[in-house]
Amino acid sequence: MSSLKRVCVLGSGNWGSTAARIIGNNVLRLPDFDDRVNVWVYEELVNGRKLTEIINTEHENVKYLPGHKLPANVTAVADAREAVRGATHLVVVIPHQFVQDLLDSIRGSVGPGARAISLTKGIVISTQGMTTMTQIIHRALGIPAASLSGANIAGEIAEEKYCETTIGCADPVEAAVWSSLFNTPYFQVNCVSDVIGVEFCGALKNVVAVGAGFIDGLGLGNNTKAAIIRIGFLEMRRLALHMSDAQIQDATFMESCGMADVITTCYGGRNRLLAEAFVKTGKRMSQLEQEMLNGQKLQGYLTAGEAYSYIDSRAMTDNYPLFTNIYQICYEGKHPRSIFDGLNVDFSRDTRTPPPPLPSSSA
Ligand SMILES: NC(=O)c1ccc[n+]([C@@H]2O[C@H](COP(=O)([O-])OP(=O)(O)OC[C@H]3O[C@@H](n4cnc5c(N)ncnc54)[C@H](O)[C@@H]3O)[C@@H](O)[C@H]2O)c1
Ligand SMILES: O=P(O)(O)OC[C@H](O)CO
Repeated sequence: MSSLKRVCVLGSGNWGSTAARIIGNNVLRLPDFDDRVNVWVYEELVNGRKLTEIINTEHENVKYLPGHKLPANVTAVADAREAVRGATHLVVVIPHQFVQDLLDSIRGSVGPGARAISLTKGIVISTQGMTTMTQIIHRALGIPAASLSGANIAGEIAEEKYCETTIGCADPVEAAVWSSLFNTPYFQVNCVSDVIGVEFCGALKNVVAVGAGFIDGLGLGNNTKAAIIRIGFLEMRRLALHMSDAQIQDATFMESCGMADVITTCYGGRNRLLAEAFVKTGKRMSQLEQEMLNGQKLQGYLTAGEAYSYIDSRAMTDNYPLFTNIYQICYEGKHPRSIFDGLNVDFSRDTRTPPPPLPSSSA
C-alpha cells in the first residue's frame, strides 16, 4: 500500500473545479502526495452525457467551469465513497445546504488519519445553535478540519488573476501542508489559527452581498453601496463575535477572508448579481437561481434566513438592522428601499482592544 498522501476534492461546481485545478497542478510538485486527485461529482447529464465522463475524457468541467482545462491527473468520480477511499486530505467544497448529506454518505469510508479543509461558505442553524462547516465535518467524520476562505471569485482565479486567500488551521504543521496544496504565484495563501473566524467571515459576507445587490437594483450609487458595505461588515463582525462567544480573533476580519471578501463579493459575486435582479424583476431568489445560474447555487439568501432566525430567537434585531432588513426584503415582501430603516447603530463598543493612549502634546 502506498505511503503517499492523497487528496480528494468533494465538489465540482465553479469553485470546486477551480480548486481541483489548482490542487491537481500543485500535487505534481509535492513529493509526499500521490499525483492522482479524485473529484467527487454530483452526477448529472450534460447534453445527454454524464458529467463525469465528459470531465474524464475532455478534462474540462464544461458545465461549471467552461473554458478551463483540468490537469489530466484529476479524475471525476460519481460515487462519493469510492472517491474518498484512500484519501488523506479531503477538500469539502459544495454548497452548504448539501454538506451534511454528503458527509453522512461517506461516514465509515474515510480513514482515521485523514483530515479535511472546508472551502464552503455557509453556516447551519440547528436546535443546538449555529454550526460551522468544520464543526459539522468533525462531528460527522471524527477528523480535524481546517477552513479556507477569501476574496475569491472562482472565474477570476481560473484565469490566474492574482489574489489572496486565508487558511484557518489550528496546527501550524498541518497549515503548512494545506498551504502547499493551494498556494500558487497567483493564489497567495496566508494562514491564521482562527478556523471558525475564517468560516464565519466567508458565510456572513454573503448576506452583505445581497444587500449590495439591492442597492444596485435600486440604481443607487457608490456612496450608498459603500455605506451598506461598511455597516454590513460591522454587523457580520458583531454577529460572528456573538455566535462564537468572542472566540474569534479580531485580526481575522482584516485578512482576505474578511474585509477583502466583503468588497469583492459586493462588486463581482453571484449573490450580488441575483439580488440586483430580485429588485428589478420582483422574482423570488430561488426562481432567479434556477433561471440565471445554470445549476450554480446561491448561499446568501439562505444564510440571511439562518442568521435572522438566530438573531430573532435571541431578540437581537435592534442590534442587526441591516441583516434584519435584508431578511425581511428577501422573505417578507418588504420593499428594498426599507434596507435603510434603523441603520444608525453604534458599533463602537464592539472594539475589544482599547486604543493606545494619545501622545502627550508636549512630546
Ligand atoms: N464560485 C465561487 O466563486 C466561489 C468562491 C469561493 C467560495 N465559494 C463557495 O464554495 C461552495 C461551492 O460553490 P461552487 O461555486 O463550487 O458551486 P456552484 O454553485 O458553482 O455549483 C453547485 C454545485 O452543487 C452541486 N449540487 C447540486 N445539487 C446537489 C446536491 N443535492 N448534493 C450535492 N451537490 C449538489 C452541483 O452539481 C454543483 O457542483 C459554496 O459554499 C460557495 O459559496 C464559491
Ligand atoms: O459568487 P458568490 O456571491 O457566491 O461569491 C463568490 C465568492 O465567495 C467571492 O469570494
